[in-house]
Amino acid sequence: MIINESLRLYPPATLLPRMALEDIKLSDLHIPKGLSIWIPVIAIHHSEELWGKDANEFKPERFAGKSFAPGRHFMPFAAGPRNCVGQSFALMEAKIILAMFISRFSFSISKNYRHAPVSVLTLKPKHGVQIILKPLPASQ
Ligand code: HEM
Repeated sequence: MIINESLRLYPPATLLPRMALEDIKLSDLHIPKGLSIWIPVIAIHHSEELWGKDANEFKPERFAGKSFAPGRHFMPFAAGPRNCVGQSFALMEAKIILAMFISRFSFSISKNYRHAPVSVLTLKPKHGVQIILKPLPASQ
């Protein structure tokens, strides 16, 4: 839930470029062949209409017991036939690293941290993320 919520608020791929290879009719919408389409992942992930008034808040519990099918309004790894082939690997890696950290350290954010996400090809913290790690008693 924590990883999903982090990927919702800060999707590394904020925009997904696509191109219509043929004329497409979506309800009343006509998409002509050759049209370049940019899927605004970060705007979809922050939409109050889709996520509620608290859309900009970090609330991992919003993923509890719900399945947000990829391709609907949660798409950090894109969706469809060209979605991320590394998705399972990336999620497994994040879970293992997080589990190793929380079993050995308590952590808090440094007072030097400045929240400044910036999109330079992918979304990243402009000034880094300064975290203070303290070993838990059992691991000293
Ligand atoms: C949190 C980590 C990751 C995120 C958020 C992510 C996100 C994405 C997204 C959004 C796409 C689709 C891009 C597009 O269609 O324009 C993509 C494609 C891809 N990703 Fe990832 N990715 C992650 C990690 C990884 C890892 C660890 C690997 C490899 C081990 C990987 C390999 C790929 C490949 C090969 C594609 C191209 C797939 C294709 O075009 O058919 N990704 N990724």
